[in-house]
Amino acid sequence: MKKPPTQDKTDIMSRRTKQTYDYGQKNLCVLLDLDQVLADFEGHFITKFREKFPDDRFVQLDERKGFYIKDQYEKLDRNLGDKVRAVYIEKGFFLDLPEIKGAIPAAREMAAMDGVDVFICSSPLTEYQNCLSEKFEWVEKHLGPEWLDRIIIAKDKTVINGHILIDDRPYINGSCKSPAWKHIVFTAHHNRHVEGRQRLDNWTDGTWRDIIEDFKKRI
Ligand SMILES: Nc1ccn([C@H]2C[C@H](O)[C@@H](COP(=O)(O)O)O2)c(=O)n1
Ligand SMILES: [Mg+2]
Repeated sequence: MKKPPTQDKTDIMSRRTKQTYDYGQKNLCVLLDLDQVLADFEGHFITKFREKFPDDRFVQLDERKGFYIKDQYEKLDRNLGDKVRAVYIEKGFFLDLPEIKGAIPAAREMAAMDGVDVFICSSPLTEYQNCLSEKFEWVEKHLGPEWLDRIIIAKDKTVINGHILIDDRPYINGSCKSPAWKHIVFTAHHNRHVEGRQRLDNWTDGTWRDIIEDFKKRI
């Protein structure tokens, strides 16, 4: 009789082998940020902020400037900072983030490309209590359990190894002054004023494939 498939140690090992962590083989290692690259942090924030504080002023997406939403709201009204924080530390906020259009099929296709390894590289809030577990749940829900092995949580992304980091945060600083990766800025309202950077504007027009193919030739 045929044995039913099992999720034993052998399965996990073969999955790992397929991912080829041996960079001697020169696989391109792509780090994908989560918030505002795969998951719509900014759009969901406005929805939730307006639900929770309908009488307060808010910043329209096309008026967003600067990475931290909190900083911009505090400039509008110094009492808004705590309200901003209250929105994204609430249970369920990170789990309910909608997908950025086209991100999930693109991530899957990228991970299936020959000679490409894809990891998700995300910074947690210091108030990690909901955020941290919900990032894992989000990845499992949208990409599947096999992607849980590909999550890298790092407050300091400069110490992470990889060839490309696709990230909406325009300036990524940390203890390593020359990170291994080349930063591709994923376009978001808050970073569109930043000039002179290699960008990926969306996941839908197929340009991500050109970037990946180009980097594959360079490594
Ligand atoms: N406008 C923003 C964007 C992000 N954050 C926080 C919330 C996230 O957990 C973290 C994500 O950073 P990433 O890995 O996407 O660079 O940063 C925020 O507070 N305000
Ligand atoms: Mg981000």
